[in-house]
Amino acid sequence: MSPAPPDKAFPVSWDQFHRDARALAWRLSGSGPFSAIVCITRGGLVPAAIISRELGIRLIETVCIASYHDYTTQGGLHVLKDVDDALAANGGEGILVVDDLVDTGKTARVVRDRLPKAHVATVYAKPLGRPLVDTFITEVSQDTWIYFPWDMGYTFQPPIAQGSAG
Ligand SMILES: O=P(O)(O)OC[C@H]1O[C@H](OP(=O)(O)OP(=O)(O)O)[C@H](O)[C@@H]1O
Ligand SMILES: Nc1nc2[nH]cnc2c(=O)[nH]1
Ligand SMILES: [Mg+2]
Repeated sequence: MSPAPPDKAFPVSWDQFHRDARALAWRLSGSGPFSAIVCITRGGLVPAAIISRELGIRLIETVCIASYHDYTTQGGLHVLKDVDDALAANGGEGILVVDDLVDTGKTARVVRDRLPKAHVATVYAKPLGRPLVDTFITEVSQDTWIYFPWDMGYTFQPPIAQGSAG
């Protein structure tokens, strides 16, 4: 049986995610310039598209990492596809690494080891992973699970008075 998911839920709508990713782009516009984005799939694909548009960065590379299975359970980290060697030259200087969030920091650590001079940015951060990112927008507590719009659908909500969970 999977362990219980974190206590608190932080659901994010498409509108809110777009606003937060754009705010991240604003903040990043004071750093750089960046020659390319390396996005950590899959979660980094959406913020990378928004940041790419805002900052005019058209060279996008992926590093494909999977670690969470059954949603809230982290297993071993699998690098399914590494960064192109040419982009990793010079330790990734001038490269912007983008992901949706940092939680324990294990995913970001793998990419930092590969690109030690890159600038790492996430939209959301939890305390354990925060030291691994250079720029983020919103911090949530470690016992919060962030629900992204691409993982959700519209469902009926029972009234609070009938005991719906927050
Ligand atoms: O800081 P950590 O504890 O390592 O967790 C953060 C990572 O977990 C999620 O990815 P996941 O492995 O679930 O894959 P996905 O992006 O394909 O959904 C998220 O998108 C981050 O990449
Ligand atoms: N969607 C989602 N994926 C994660 N991976 C690690 N932490 C989280 C989280 O809070 N939400
Ligand atoms: Mg991910």
